Amino acid sequence: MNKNLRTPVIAGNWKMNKNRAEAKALLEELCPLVKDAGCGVVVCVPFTDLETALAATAGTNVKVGAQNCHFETSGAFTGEIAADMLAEMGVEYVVLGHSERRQYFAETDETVNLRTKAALAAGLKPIVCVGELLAQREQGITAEVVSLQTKVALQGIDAEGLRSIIIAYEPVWAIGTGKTATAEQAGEVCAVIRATVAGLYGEEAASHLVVQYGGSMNAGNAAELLAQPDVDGGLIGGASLKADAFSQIVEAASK
Ligand SMILES: O=C[C@H](O)COP(=O)(O)O
Repeated sequence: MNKNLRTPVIAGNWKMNKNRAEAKALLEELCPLVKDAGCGVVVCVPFTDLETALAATAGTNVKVGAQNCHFETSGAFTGEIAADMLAEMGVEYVVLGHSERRQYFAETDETVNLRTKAALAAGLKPIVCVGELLAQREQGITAEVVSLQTKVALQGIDAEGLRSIIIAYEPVWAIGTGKTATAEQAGEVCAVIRATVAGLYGEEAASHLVVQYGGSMNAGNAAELLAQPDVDGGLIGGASLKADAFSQIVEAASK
């Protein structure tokens, strides 16, 4: 499918890093470096940094995202944040279903689906993460796992909702390990995701879907990964914590 139909998006996932002063300093260094980016640029920061990030990126092309939201709009859910609360602040994106949330906080395909629907209802743009475990890759069931995660995440979401969604393919074995999927492996699974979405919504809708790769993407390997026909950007962990490394990935996606 024609890659030119899609504008790549490079999103940094800071995970549980950076206090407010550090966030401000990083964004003040980053924003000028990426001001002419030919791709979308997003930083997904800890909840406590959202206000700082919104202020530091105001008037720039850098968009702000959160790293999760709850699926209810309010109520007795101690420690949780509702999608509306994020939207009301001016947050635009939200990472959902990250493998660290699935692994350490018992999130499931079903709750990822609920969170995705809640995010859309609040007007947020979800970055929905899918990806196989190492054991699943070794068993040869990567395509089935990723396709199932994608289908469940999108259940009950119409074509209009899909237009606001990014799907990030993150092989769990490549996250924070320094082990990157080869460009071919990344391209192959991103193509599976697009084919799954085409099966649900049709080829036209799938041809506009942004599918990111995430997992040890860095300034050195970004260009090769992003050259794959079905890889439309990246969800960057470690390399998003340094302005120069992150801006080099943005530059690779802008070509
Ligand atoms: O959300 C980002 C991914 O988990 C990738 O993290 P990483 O770039 O540190 O491997």
